[in-house]
Amino acid sequence: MPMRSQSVRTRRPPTASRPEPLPRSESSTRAEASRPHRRSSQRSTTGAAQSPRHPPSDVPAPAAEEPHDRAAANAAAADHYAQRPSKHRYRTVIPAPSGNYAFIKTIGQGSMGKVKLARKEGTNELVACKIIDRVSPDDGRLSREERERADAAREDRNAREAAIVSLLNHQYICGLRDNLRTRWHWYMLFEYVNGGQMLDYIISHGKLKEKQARKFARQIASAVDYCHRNSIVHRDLKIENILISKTGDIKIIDFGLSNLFSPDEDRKLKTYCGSLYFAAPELLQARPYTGPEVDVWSFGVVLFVLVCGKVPFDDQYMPALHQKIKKGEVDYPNWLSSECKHLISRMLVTDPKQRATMHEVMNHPWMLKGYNGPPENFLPHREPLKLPLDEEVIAHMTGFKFGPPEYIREELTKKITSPKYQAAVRRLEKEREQPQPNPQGTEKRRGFGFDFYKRRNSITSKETLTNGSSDGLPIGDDPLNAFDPMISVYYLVREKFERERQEAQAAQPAVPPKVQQVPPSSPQQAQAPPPVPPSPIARHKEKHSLAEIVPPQPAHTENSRTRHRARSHSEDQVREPVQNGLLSPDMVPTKKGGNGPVSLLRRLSTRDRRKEPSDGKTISLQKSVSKRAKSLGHARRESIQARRARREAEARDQPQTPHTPHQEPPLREETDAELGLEGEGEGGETSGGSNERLEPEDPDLAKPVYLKGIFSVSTTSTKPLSEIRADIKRVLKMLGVDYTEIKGGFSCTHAPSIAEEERYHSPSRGEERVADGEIRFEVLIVKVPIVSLHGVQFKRLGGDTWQYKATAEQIVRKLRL
Ligand SMILES: Nc1ncnc2c1ncn2[C@@H]1O[C@H](COP(=O)(O)OP(=O)(O)OP(=O)(O)O)[C@@H](O)[C@H]1O
Repeated sequence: MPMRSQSVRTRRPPTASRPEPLPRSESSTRAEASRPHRRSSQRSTTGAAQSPRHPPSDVPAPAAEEPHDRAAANAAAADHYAQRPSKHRYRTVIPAPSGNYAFIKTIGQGSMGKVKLARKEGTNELVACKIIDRVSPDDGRLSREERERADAAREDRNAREAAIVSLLNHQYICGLRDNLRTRWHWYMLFEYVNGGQMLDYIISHGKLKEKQARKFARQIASAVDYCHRNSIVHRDLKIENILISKTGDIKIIDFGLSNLFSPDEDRKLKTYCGSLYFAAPELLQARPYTGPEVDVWSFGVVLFVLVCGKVPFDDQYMPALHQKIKKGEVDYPNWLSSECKHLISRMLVTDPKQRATMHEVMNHPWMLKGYNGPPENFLPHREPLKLPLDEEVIAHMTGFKFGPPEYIREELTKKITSPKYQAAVRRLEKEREQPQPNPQGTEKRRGFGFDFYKRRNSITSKETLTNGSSDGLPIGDDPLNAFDPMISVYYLVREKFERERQEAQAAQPAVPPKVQQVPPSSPQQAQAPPPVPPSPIARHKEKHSLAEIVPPQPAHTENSRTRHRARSHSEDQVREPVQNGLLSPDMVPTKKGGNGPVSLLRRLSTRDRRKEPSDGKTISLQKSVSKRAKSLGHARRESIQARRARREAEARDQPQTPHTPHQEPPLREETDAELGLEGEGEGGETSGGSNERLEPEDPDLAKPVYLKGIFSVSTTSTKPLSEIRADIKRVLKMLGVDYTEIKGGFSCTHAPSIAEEERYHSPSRGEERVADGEIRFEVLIVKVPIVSLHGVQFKRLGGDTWQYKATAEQIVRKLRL
C-alpha cells in the first residue's frame, strides 16, 4: 500500500555504534553461534541488495532441522530478514516456531513498532504480528550508555509482555499464538482481531447507548478482573487498546506496560506509565501504587468515553489537564442515567483508597442491569498449593525476572508454608464448608464448562474498598488468586500446561478424552488442577507452549531451562523520575491556545443529531435515518429470529453434547443479538444482524462488514458507490488530506499544519514517541449486509490517536452521505 515513509518506523539498527549484545534467550544465543545473521547483517550494512522473495542460501531451512536447531535457524532466518533494507524487510516470511508466517500488510502502528497482518503458510490462518525493535536508533539524542540502559529496560518490558500474554487465557483478551525473538526484533504473533478498534466504533457512533456500553463494560470488567486475580495489572487501558472481534465482542490488547503486582504494602509499583487521558492521578503525582486501582481509574475513563463519546478530563493545555485529572472533577452530561453516573463517579475517585474496587464495579447496579449477576471472570478452578512443587512448571516461569528455578522453588516453598498462606488456606476451607449465599445471584456459567470453573460465591464482610476481589476475598487474603505474583504465575504456567495437554489429546481423534477416575498416585498428581476446557483462542491455535518464549525449549519437554538468570529487581522496584518514565511524553506541556486534540472528543459528544436542531442538514439526515434504521431493525429482527431458530434446532439435535474444541465457547457474555441490542438503535446502532457469518477470510476482502452496530447514520448511505467515493475524495481534498485510492477505499496521510500540531500531543510512551505530526489511516467503503447500504469506515494505521479522531470526525461531518 503506498504510504509516505516515516522516519521512526523505518529505523534500522545502527551500524557504527552498535551496542554490546543484549542478554538473550537460548534461541538467539544459538542463532548467533550459528552466525548466519551476522553474515547477513554485515551484508546488509554494506548495502548489498537481497531479493525480498527468495531466502538466501545462508538461511537454514527450518523444516529440516531438529527442534532446537530449528529454533536457532528460525531466529537466524528472521534476523536475516530483519537486516534487509527496510523497504523489503517485512515483505517476507517469518519462521516462527509454529510455522512460517508471510506478511500481508501493515495494520497498526504503535509506539513500540509496527503491527502487520500475516498469514500462516499453507493455511488461511491470520495473525497480527507485532514487530518490536530491540535496539534504539542512534539518532544522537541519547548517549551510548543511555541507549544501552533504555534497550535493557525495553528488553525486560518485551520479555514480560510476551510472558504475560502467553499465559493469559481469556476470551476478551487478545491471545498470543507464537513468539520469536531475534537479534534485532521481537515478533509477537497475536490472534488477529478483525473488527477494528473501539475508537473507530465510537467515531462511527458518537456515543454508545448505555445498554450497548454495558455489554462492552462487562466484557472489559471480566478481562480486567481476570488479570487482577492473576496478579497482573494492565496499566495501559485506553480506548485504543480495546479492539472488537468479528463476533462484536471486545478484545483487550497491548500488555506492553503490564506488570505483576503484589498486595504487600512494601512492594508497591513505582513505574508511572500509560496514556495521560486515562492515567490515574496517583500516577501523575508519582505516588507508589498497588496496581488494580490504576486500572479501575482507566476503566472509568474508558466507560465515560463509551457513554459520552469524549474523555472526562480535557484541556488543550497540558498542565491544566494534569490539574483536572488530579482534582477528578467531571462534568456529567444530564442525559446520563444516574446509575451510570454513580458508577463512573466511584471509579474516578482521586484517592485510590476510596476508589471502587473491581468487586464494587462488577457488582454495581448499572453493571447488573438486565443480567443475572456480575460479569464472569472465567478464572479456572484452583486449589491451594501444596508441596512438592512441579519442577517442570517452575522451569517455565520465565520472563518475569524471578531468578533461576532453584530460587523460585525456594521462594515458593517459603510462601506456601508461611503462616500467612496457611491461615488464608484455613479461612478458605472454612468458607467452603459453610458457603455463604450469594446475595447478588452471581451469574452462573452456562453450559458444560461449569464443572471446570467452580467459583466460590461468597461476598464477605471482609471486602474492603481498597482491595476487594470480585469473589469477595480481599486481594492478599485469597490463597488462590492474587495472593502473591509468583504463586499466580505458578498457577498460570500449570494451567497452560494443562490446556496444552488437553489440546494434544483433542488432536488425537481416535482416543477419546480420558476422565481421570483413578486416585492420584503421587502428591503432585494429587494437587494437579482439574482439566481446563480449551479457550476460544486455544481452539484455533497451533499447539505451542512456553517454549515460544524461550524458543529452543520444545513444547511438552521434561527438560528444565538450564541457563539460570541472576535475580534482579524489576523496573518497578526502582523509582523512575517522571520525566524519564513512560508517561513523560504525554506530560510534555504544549502551548496554550487553539482547539486542542481533546476538543475533538468534546465535539464528538454533540454528534447526537437530534440534539442539534439548529443544523438543518442534520435534521434532514435524521429523518432519512429513522426510515433506514427501521428497515435495518426489521432486517435484524428477522436475522435474530433466524439465528434463534437455528440455535434451538441445534440444541434439540445435540442437547447433551460435551464441549469439543470446535464448538462455540459455551461460557461467554451475550452477543448483541442475544441481548436484543441489534434493534435498539435510533439511527445510531444500525447494522445487519448475524453479520459475522458473512465475513470472508480473505484479508483483501476482510473489511469489517460483519460488525454488528458498527455504522451510524452519518457513516451509511443509500447512494451509489461512485457517488460515495466522489464525496469522500471531495472531503479529503477539502481538508488537505493526502490520499491514495486503494482497493475498497482510500489510504490517507494527514500532516496538520505546525500551528495545528502544537495543539496536539502524543499519548505515546517513553522515549519512543511515534507521533510526528502525521497520521495515517484508511477510509474504507463497505457494503452493509442484508440491506443495500454502503458504510464508510475509518481505520487508524499510525500517528496520534486524537489527531486521527479529530480528522476522522471532521471527514464524517463534511460528508454528504
Ligand atoms: N491482534 C490484533 N489484531 C488486529 N489489530 C491489532 C492487533 N494488535 C494490534 N493491532 C493494531 O495495531 C495497533 C498497535 O498495537 P499495540 O497497541 O499493541 O502497539 P503498541 O506499540 O504497544 O501501541 P501503543 O503505542 O498504543 O502502546 C493497534 O492499535 C491496533 O490497531
